[in-house]
Amino acid sequence: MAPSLSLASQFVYILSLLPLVTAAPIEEVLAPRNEQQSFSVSQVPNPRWKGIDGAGPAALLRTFYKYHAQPPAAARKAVENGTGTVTASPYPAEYDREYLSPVSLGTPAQILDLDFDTGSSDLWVFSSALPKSQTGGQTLYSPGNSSTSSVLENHTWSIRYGDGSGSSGTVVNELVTIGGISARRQALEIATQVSGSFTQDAASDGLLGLAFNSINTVRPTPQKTWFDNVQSSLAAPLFTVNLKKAAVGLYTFGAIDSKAHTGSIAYAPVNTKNGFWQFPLTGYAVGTGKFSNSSIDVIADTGTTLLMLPTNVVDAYYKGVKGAYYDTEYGAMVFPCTAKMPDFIFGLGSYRGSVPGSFISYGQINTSTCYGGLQSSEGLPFGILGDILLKAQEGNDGTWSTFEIGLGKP
Ligand SMILES: C[C@@H](SC(=N)N)c1ccc(Cl)cc1
Repeated sequence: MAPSLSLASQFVYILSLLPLVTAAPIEEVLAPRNEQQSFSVSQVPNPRWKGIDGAGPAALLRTFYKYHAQPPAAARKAVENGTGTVTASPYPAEYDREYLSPVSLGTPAQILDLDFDTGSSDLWVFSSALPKSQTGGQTLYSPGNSSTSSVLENHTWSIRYGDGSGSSGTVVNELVTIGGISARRQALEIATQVSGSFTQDAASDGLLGLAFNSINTVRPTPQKTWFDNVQSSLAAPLFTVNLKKAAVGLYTFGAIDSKAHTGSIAYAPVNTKNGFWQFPLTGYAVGTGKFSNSSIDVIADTGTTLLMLPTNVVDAYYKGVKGAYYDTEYGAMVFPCTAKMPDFIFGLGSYRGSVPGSFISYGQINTSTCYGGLQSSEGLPFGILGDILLKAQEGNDGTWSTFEIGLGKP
């Protein structure tokens, strides 16, 4: 969405995805849209819901993308309607550290698996221009093998991410297609240097930024994101993100699938001043504790694994975790892996979402100690709603519904 639009035109919204057929009663609390209120919905997991992982649109698309085959006509038909869908596969499966999606580059198509990142705005790929010592099994994009690639002369880029990783290089204009939706002259940033953590991550062939153009690092002229370039070809200037724990999720561009969710949608106005999908949470609760009303500025960030919130919120959460402490060696909250983890409840307008406590036990640092999926955002101008929250599911007893976050102008 072009950042020049007024703040009021950008929204983040949470769609509560319930099964296509649900016996769950939906109680809606609606507020007049024009007051930019959030619509809220309370939902009850449907006892008959068995989930679609392994089947449904994600698996269908994944199969076709896996063999670089054309999805069936019905999936292609969506494209004619200005919508496109692509899978989001977690890696490594047991940690959901990142989610990778197939992207078609150039002519003939070179398919790379990219980490879609709503927390940055550069589209960069591993390339044949990298020193071999900086590659580690990734698929390399080769501009010389594409008839639609043209050098963007005298332009370079260089990016540093929050975890200290980074990359840099040169730029071409190229045909970039996601879920059948194409940007014909997309600025594609060719890596000629990457940091060690990218070299060691064989699964990711690069990143695709979905934040706002204002933080693109190409110089002397910053370039537009793929989403900004394709917007005029979309049925609606938005995309939705449905990440899942240890299962294949979806990015959908151009539409909110009304068949895939029931109940109303919660909205929040986006502040684009920092170039991110930034908006206020309206409070939080720990487990079954009292909801604390407080405005907490956050960004929706698919490119960050964890959930990062102000220290007072993090302290309130871990106060409920027996044996939790701040480990100075890791610079993070840790706790006994046997601890009972309370759910984390967040407010978006009057909507209340929950992150299962089990999601906040992120991984073991030794045989008995686990690392927190919720950490402090101390020093940042905002909290970060990373994958731990975005993949949240409710009713983890085999029946569940998921959150889908929408970004753009509904
Ligand atoms: C905005 C993200 S980085 C990204 N998603 N590309 C971020 C910034 C700073 C810290 Cl400390 C951690 C994460």
